[in-house]
Amino acid sequence: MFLLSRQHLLASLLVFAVLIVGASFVASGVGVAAERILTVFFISLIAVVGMGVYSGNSGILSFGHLAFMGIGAYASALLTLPVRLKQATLPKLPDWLAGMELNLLSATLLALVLVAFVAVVIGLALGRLEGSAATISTLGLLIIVHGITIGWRDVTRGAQTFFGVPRETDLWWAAIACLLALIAARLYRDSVSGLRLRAGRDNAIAAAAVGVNIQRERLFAWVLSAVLMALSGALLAHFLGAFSPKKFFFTDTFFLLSMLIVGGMSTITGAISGAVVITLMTEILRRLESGFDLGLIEVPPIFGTTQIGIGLLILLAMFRKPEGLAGLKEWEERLFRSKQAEGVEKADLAKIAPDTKSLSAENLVMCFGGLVAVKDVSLTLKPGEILGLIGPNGSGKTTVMNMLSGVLQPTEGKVLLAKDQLTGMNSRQFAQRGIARTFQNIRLFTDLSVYQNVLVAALSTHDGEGADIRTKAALSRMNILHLATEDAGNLSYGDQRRGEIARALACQPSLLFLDEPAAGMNREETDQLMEILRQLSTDLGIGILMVDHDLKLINQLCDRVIVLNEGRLIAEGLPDEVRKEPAVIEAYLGKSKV
Ligand SMILES: Nc1ncnc2c1ncn2[C@@H]1O[C@H](COP(=O)(O)OP(=O)(O)OP(=O)(O)O)[C@@H](O)[C@H]1O
Repeated sequence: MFLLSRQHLLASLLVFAVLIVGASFVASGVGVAAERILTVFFISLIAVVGMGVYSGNSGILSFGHLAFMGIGAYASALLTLPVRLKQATLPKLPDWLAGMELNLLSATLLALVLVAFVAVVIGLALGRLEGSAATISTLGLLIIVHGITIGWRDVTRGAQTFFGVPRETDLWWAAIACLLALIAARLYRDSVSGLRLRAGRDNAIAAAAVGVNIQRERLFAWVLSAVLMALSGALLAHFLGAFSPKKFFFTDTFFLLSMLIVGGMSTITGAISGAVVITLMTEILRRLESGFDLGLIEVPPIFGTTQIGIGLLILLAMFRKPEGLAGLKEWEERLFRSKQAEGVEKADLAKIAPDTKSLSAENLVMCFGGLVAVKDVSLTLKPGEILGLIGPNGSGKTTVMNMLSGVLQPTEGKVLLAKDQLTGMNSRQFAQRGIARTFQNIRLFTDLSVYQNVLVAALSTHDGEGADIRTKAALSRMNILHLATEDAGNLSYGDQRRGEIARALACQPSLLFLDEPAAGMNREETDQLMEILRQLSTDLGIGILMVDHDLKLINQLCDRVIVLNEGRLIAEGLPDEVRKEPAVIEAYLGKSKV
């Protein structure tokens, strides 16, 4: 499912087509050299866009994508190489491969299928890793595939040049493939999967807590990006006619990554800008590399001028524009405001069914190394009830909430929804079962709009049914529908807190956990929030568990309160009763009165 508005889609497709077709006509009019440069540019752009599909959307930089390009090149070349040449140069090829001689299109398609398969296998393992561990693993992939290519001499000719590949890639083949790659990458970026992955890039914990399966989305992007790399590799092999394993190793990884970094990883606009800048710079520096005459001074040849120049450009980009030339938005997103958030439906979130189950926790214990942060805490929360969880700083409130929402696995004890065991499940599974939450340290997806923040949650729960309506209803409930098109990272503190609650509400939860929802709000904002929360409970029947230090809020809003001190539950009951308990006065406020 694609979330791109028709206006954005048409604008981007039109510009891709005009740029590619226009440049191809100009280059073919200028001469063979220009045609060659543009063909290589298109092939490189497919690879840059391919890398961007994974790295840009997931936030995990990959050094290994050239491996897929290499596999695509060798696989397609082996399928198109003339049979007689295979017999002469690769006599030990298996019979079925030795006798096969396909055209470029069929060979490329088969190479893409092979690479997709390899990418699934590798991606399943890689998906378990986060951040720099994942990045380093992709480097391992590059080195392993390079090693196999060199070692598998009977098939690849080892470190020697693999030659005789029919030179069938011309400017127009490259142009068509590039156009398809750009369209695929643009559609992916604003697909349901792309949006979920970008949410996970901004904040993986929050994405999981609204039902996003980040590993699955990463795998999908990984495979799509590998297929685009293979397409680039197949075209390159049939453009060059001869190549060796080093074509798919560090040097080209550096060039392609520099395009992505300089242009900006997150957008197709960035991939195109980076590819244009680095290609132009390479062409200029290559001419200067062999030395030049400045009239009075003769500059001698300086080996490595191109790499040094590009390295400097990367440094400059990191200092001046760390998000790349294009930034975080596509050009058409900057130009035309999204209309997705318009057209408010007269709809509200559905009322919780009367037979909705209660959540109970039995004898929860949480140890962090030697520290026992929570000791034997039991509690229940019913739909329609507002339960306050209070206690001094460090008493274990957030830790309890983390265990009740699957963010942390208890060291001991159980979490049950009616009689169903939730212990051992992750936060995504909790969200799927109707338990949504906000965080003490706001965890919005800062690079997405407010609407997209909430939409991700709606799309990832209840099978995405009525996602748009749920999104708008949640935004209306929190009085922030007018901020829908703003970037979430630009909101005021209070609006960010409301945005987080709206995102949790879009999951259509039966139970809602709020960790210090009024922190940073002034009195008036806190009172408004109190009114909204009361209505959520009475109108919709949502059960609310709330941690807060604002005792006025807790006393006025909560039906019941439980108090923790040093990880232990020390009191439980009606707010008026609890505040009079000596243990609470002693532990929570010293000797003064609550
Ligand atoms: N991931 C962690 N690793 C180690 N210790 C932790 C971790 N999370 C919490 N703790 C410790 O557990 C104890 C309880 O922390 P927790 O954040 O649950 O308290 P809290 O009542 O929510 O505090 P506050 O009101 O300040 O938010 C504290 O001593 C804290 O330092």
